[in-house]
Amino acid sequence: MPPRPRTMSRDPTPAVSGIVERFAGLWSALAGAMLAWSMVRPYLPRHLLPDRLAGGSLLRCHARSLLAGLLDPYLTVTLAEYGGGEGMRRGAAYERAAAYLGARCAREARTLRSESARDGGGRRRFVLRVDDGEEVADEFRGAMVWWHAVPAPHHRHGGPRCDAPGEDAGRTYHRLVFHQRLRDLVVDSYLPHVCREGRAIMEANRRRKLFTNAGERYGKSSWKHVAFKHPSTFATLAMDPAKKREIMDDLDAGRRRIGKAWKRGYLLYGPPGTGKSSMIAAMANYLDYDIYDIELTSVSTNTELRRMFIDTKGKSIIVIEDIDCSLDLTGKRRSRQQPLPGPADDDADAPPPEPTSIGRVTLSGLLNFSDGLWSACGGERVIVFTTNHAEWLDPALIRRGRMDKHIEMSYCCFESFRFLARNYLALDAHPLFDDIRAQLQEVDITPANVAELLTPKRAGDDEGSCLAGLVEALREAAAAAAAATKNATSNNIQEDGEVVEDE
Ligand SMILES: Nc1ncnc2c1ncn2[C@@H]1O[C@H](COP(=O)(O)OP(=O)(O)OP(=O)(O)O)[C@@H](O)[C@H]1O
Repeated sequence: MPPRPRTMSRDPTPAVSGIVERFAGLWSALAGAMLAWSMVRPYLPRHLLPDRLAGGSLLRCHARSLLAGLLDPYLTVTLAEYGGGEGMRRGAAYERAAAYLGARCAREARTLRSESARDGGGRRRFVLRVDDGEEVADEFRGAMVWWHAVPAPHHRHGGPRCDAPGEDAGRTYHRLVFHQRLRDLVVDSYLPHVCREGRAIMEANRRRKLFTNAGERYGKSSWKHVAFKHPSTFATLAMDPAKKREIMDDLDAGRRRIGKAWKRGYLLYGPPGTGKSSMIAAMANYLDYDIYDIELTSVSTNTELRRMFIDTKGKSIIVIEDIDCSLDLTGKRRSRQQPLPGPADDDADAPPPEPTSIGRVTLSGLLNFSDGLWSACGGERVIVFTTNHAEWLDPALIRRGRMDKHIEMSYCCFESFRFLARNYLALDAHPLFDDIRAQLQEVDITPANVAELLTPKRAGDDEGSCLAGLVEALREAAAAAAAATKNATSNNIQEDGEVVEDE
């Protein structure tokens, strides 16, 4: 009978006790070293010790991280909502992580928050966000990580600790937890991946906004926003097609500079109702940018103007409308409530009226705003000034380089009328067109007026009646202009019949 094979099973007790003994030895050596160090350190001259060693922190640090690594091998990265070196702005990394988590990990979370957004086609849909206190897991290249949405600790007075602008003042940070062996993967690949994906998701969910500085916070002007919805596009704007193409090409040239800061300045000038605001909306729709509409008369100092500018985000159009009403050439502001002379203003050559209220935003402050700060802020921005009186503006404000393009928005010509007739009445030709062409050569009428007249108002209004209404309005305008000329001439004839020359 073959000898019985020696059994493979061994008594585990000696192996376990060996490990325990080795650990006990390690601990006692460590404790001994720490004790010896604490006894010796006070007698060592401090200047002979490196700074960190002098404070005893190096040893403590090593001991602590060794212990921590043994007891808890997980590392934590936090992405703060505010205060990540971006002042009062929401941290970009936080926002992107929130968007990423909402899109990728929301399925796992037990409590979610919904936010409404519009997709590229303008359709409303709901975007889910991981709610405060929730923990979700994510897998990246086979490795697991965990995210925790940590709510803001509340302030003593009951409100959220941070009163920074934004709808989400309650949220403070996202905590990312992962095993220490994944450190390189997380830092070099996972976090950049989260930021990239989050940014793309934010772009797709973005609702464009119209910001205004009408409101005040703590006595300072601050941005408030509403959803930006304006139907105007380059396809609906009546103006010289070549000019339109030139503007679109100019915007495209800037937009192609992906990843680089760029800015363009546009001065839009022309009488009221010629489409300056419509042009700004068309630009915003074309570029898919937000609009910041600055009311200069609500800004009290240059410093405040600078702060407000820094608070704007990239991919935005910054607009100062009726700049001649907001800033005097000497740098003194004029109240917007103080009316300027009316359209084409009876006397277009008259000097601008005297300012009635003097503020502290100066021309030089505005010049700094319009060129000095771009490079510091980065991002893509278009700045637009509008005015009814380009001739009243300080040349320094609108010189090329500052305002790269000067665009005149003018009265309606026959081409513009045809464009509007096509858009409003779906008409390319009509027997009244010849009459209208002749009248438009004699009379100034704004595209806003023409658009209004071409809009059917009553049941039964058709193309013919709208065009007849326009012809009638043009006739009346021609008669009014003739009467005004006659009046002006007769005013210049003195009682003795002498004609007085205009100076
Ligand atoms: N060039 C245009 N093409 C198409 N529609 C126009 C044009 N100009 C004006 N309109 C129509 O007239 C309305 C008023 O025009 P808009 O507010 O753009 O003029 P504006 O020059 O900005 O006037 P203001 O100087 O008073 O602000 C627009 O909503 C639009 O419907």
